[in-house]
Order: sequence, then structure tokens, then C-alpha cells
Amino acid sequence: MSNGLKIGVIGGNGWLGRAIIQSLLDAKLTSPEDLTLSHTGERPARFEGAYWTRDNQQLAGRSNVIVVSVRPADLPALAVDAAGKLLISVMAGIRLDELAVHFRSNRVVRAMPNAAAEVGKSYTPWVASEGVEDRDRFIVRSIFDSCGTTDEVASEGDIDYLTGLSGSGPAFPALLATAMMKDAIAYGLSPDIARRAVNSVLIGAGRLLERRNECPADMVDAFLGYRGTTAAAIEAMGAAGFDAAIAGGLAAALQKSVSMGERS
Ligand SMILES: NC(=O)c1ccc[n+]([C@@H]2O[C@H](COP(=O)([O-])OP(=O)(O)OC[C@H]3O[C@@H](n4cnc5c(N)ncnc54)[C@H](O)[C@@H]3O)[C@@H](O)[C@H]2O)c1
Ligand code: PRO
Repeated sequence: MSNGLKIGVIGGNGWLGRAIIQSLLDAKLTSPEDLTLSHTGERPARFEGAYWTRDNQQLAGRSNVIVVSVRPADLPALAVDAAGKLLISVMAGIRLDELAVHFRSNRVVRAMPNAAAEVGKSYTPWVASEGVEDRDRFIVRSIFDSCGTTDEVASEGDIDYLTGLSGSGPAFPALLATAMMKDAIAYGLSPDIARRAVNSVLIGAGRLLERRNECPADMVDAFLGYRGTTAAAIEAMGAAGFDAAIAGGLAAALQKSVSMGERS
């Protein structure tokens, strides 16, 4: 990335904003001096050297790329003229055409990172408006590569679907782990042992998938083929409606993403 890229993050003290900023700094994509970050309330004591402001128009004036990381419900109160700037929104549900009108920019990108940006492991799909140029695409890819892996996708419909699948995704293994913890404690294991066992399973399974880089179904098939305790568990979970529960959850997230865009 060339020097001189000035990035502004609106909502820079939020959960996702902080994770993106830390990833940018860790990847040395930008220096703190080239960052302008906005906040509400007291000035945050983090990202030393970055310029913090409560004035989002000032942030726009100091930046050539603006990342909007406020809650969708806070968008109506956020008045910023970003004409001539590349504007990247990570807000769930908010459409490209609304972003273009609201921020007065024809170079807008709608992206959907996830909470694993905090550890540089987000999957971030994005879609761009017609005005987005090749250099803008390079910048968007560089920003989200620094947070993990990224793909430009074909349509906003894909982003709505992926908002549930990968945007919300880190919550789902945590949900599975919580169910496993409850069962272990009901069986009589101590909470400490149960937590260590369950967390190790999640971390180990993630590493296995990462190293083998195979389709998860291949891993499931390998366990089914073994015809032991794991196969017994997989078959019982399937019979109890495991796949249907996942499909229902993803459908609910998709519906919510679409409705958030319609309401705003
Ligand atoms: N957290 C996630 O895992 C995740 C994943 C994907 C997408 N998103 C999207 O990212 C956006 C931010 O989510 P979050 O989880 O970081 O929320 P958050 O509530 O933690 O952070 C939002 C921040 O924006 C600040 N803010 C609100 N209005 C502001 C304004 N006018 N100027 C400056 N700052 C302002 C708030 O004070 C807060 O610090 C949301 O739109 C959400 O849909 C979040
Ligand atoms: N986290 C935000 C939400 O739950 C947006 C996608 C994931 O709404």
C-alpha cells in the first residue's frame, strides 16, 4: 500500500471498529498518524498517535477512505458529506444505494466482516457500487486482507445471506460449545474441566480445518466411516434435527438483514 492513505473510522471505539483498526496497524497498512477515528462520549485512551474526534465531517475532511462502523440504528443521526471519498460500510443490512445517497459518494462498498477480525481471522465478503474504481478495489482488498481473508461477491443478496453465515458465524460454534458445556455439567463434570475440554475441542477443530483446508463434510465423513462413538453422536444429532436448526437460524439472520435494509 502506498504511503499517504488516510483512513477514517467512524465508530472507531466500537467492537468491530477497534478490531479493524488494530488489524490495519498490525499489518502496517497505515500508521497511527494517518488514522482519524471518531467516537461518542469521552476521548478513548487507545491507538496512541491517531487523531480522535467527535466531528465526523472533520474526519471526512482528513481522510480519503472512510469506514463506517456504527450500528445501523445510528445511521439516520450521522450526517457526513463524503463526496469524492471511498466509503466502506460494515453496517448490517444497509444497501449500497442508501449509502450513496446518505453519504453523497458514488464510490461506496458494503462489506461484512465478523468478530474474528479481533484476531486477524475475519472472513469479509464485500460488494461495490458502479463508481468504485480498480484502485479502490485494491484498497478494500488490502484493508480486509489485514483482518483475515476476503472476497468480492456478485450481489447485495449474497451479502445479506453472508451476514448470517459468516458475519454472525463466530457466534455459532460458541452456541454449540455452550450446549456441550451444559451437557457436561449436567453429567457431573466440574465447570473448569468442562470449559477446558470444550474450548480445546473448538480450537483444535478450527486448526484441523485450517491445516487440512478440506471441505468440512470430508471430516464428518471420515468420522462416520470410523463407525465408533463419533459416528453414533453425529447420527443422533442429525436425527434430532441438527441441519434443520442451522438452516432455520441462517434463514432468520437473512430475513433480519433484509428487513434492516428496508426499514432504514
Ligand atoms: N460486532 C460484530 O461482530 C459485527 C460483525 C459484522 C458487522 N458488524 C456491524 O458493524 C457495525 C458496528 O458494530 P459493533 O459491534 O462494533 O457496534 P458497537 O456498538 O460496539 O460500536 C459502534 C460504535 O459507534 C459509536 N457511534 C455511534 N454513533 C456514532 C457517531 N455519530 N460518531 C462516532 N461514533 C459513533 C458508538 O459509540 C460505538 O462505540 C454495526 O453496524 C454492525 O452491524 C458488526
Ligand atoms: N453482528 C451484527 C449483528 O448481529 C452484524 C453481523 C454480525 O447484527
